[in-house]
Amino acid sequence: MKNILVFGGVGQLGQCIQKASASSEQFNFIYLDEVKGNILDNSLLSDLFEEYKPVYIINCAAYTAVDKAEDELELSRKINATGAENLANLSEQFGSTMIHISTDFVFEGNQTGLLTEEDIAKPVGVYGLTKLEGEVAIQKAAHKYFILRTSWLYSEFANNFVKTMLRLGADRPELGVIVDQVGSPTYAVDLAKVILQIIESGSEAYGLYHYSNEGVTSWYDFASTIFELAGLKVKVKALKTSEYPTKARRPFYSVMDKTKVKQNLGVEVPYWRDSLKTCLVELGY
Ligand SMILES: NC(=O)C1=CN([C@@H]2O[C@H](COP(=O)(O)OP(=O)(O)OC[C@H]3O[C@@H](n4cnc5c(N)ncnc54)[C@H](OP(=O)(O)O)[C@@H]3O)[C@@H](O)[C@H]2O)C=CC1
Ligand SMILES: Cc1cn([C@H]2C[C@H](O)[C@@H](COP(=O)(O)OP(=O)(O)O[C@H]3O[C@@H](C)C(=O)[C@@H](O)[C@H]3O)O2)c(=O)[nH]c1=O
Repeated sequence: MKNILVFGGVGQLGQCIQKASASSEQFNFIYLDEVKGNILDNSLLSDLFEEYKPVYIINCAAYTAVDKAEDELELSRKINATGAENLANLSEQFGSTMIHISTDFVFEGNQTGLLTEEDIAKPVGVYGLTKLEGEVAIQKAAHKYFILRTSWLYSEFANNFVKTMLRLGADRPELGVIVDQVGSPTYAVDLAKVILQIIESGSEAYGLYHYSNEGVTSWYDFASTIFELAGLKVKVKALKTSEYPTKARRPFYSVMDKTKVKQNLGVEVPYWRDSLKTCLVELGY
């Protein structure tokens, strides 16, 4: 069987890929945690590539703590940029195709209109900056890569906004949530299916792609919809960004155009509310 190495294999997206690939008979997925697949350890990585000769590698490993990153530029850069570069170098050397995940937070977020892959990225925080550096490093080092920019990932696994809202909502009758940051939520299981589709199709349409769920919302509307669909009576108060101070700045607007992924890779994109319903069922609501 052909081998696929999944770095960050026990994080949120890694677990979603485990779920989506459970019935795959064509490929042998090897899910690596931070120790067995430390993307900063080049000698360990070389041994893994040597042993498994992977046809694909999927990089879900990342530094994703957006606020904390503001105080940890170096570590964030190491994981999001140098780690990605290490994997790209080895992929090029071993002829593997690299699938890498990036973020809507590479955008400044001051324009409206759908953001395409050609639009200039200009991050407003350390997390977005180091993720962009990772993209650039991959594009320089490798030929066979798919970089999928996605946004507002959530699922039944690990930590994410949906689970945070359900946890906070269980204890509090009212929550304040930002209304002037607009984007598209993405069910990470949907993204995992897209990754599998790319692999199973054997597509060679390498490059940078945008993928999120369909539709547009604010964090406030997202939170309100989570409570509505979960059948929970929690009052959500709309806050301006200035009323909910955070260490990191976040883009005000980061809705991405998905035309390229639909046209080149034949991907179908579920509406965010439908996918949210699916996730809530998985969570027992
Ligand atoms: N979550 C989101 O809302 C979004 C995420 N993305 C991107 O999607 C990808 C997947 O995100 P998600 O699954 O949610 O993130 P998680 O934080 O859940 O998973 C990231 C994983 O990477 C691991 N990791 C950290 N450092 C290393 C290292 N040096 N070597 C190997 N593994 C390491 C983490 O381990 P540990 O937890 O032990 O540190 C964690 O298990 C990331 O690239 C992220 O930037 C894009 C848009 C939105
Ligand atoms: C918990 C909470 C958050 N917020 C706001 C803060 C922030 O602007 C927004 C989302 O907060 P979170 O900290 O949960 O999400 P955050 O970590 O900012 O989410 C981002 O993560 C990275 C990894 C990405 O790549 C992005 O696409 C995006 O998903 O909601 C509230 O207004 N009220 C609340 O009670």
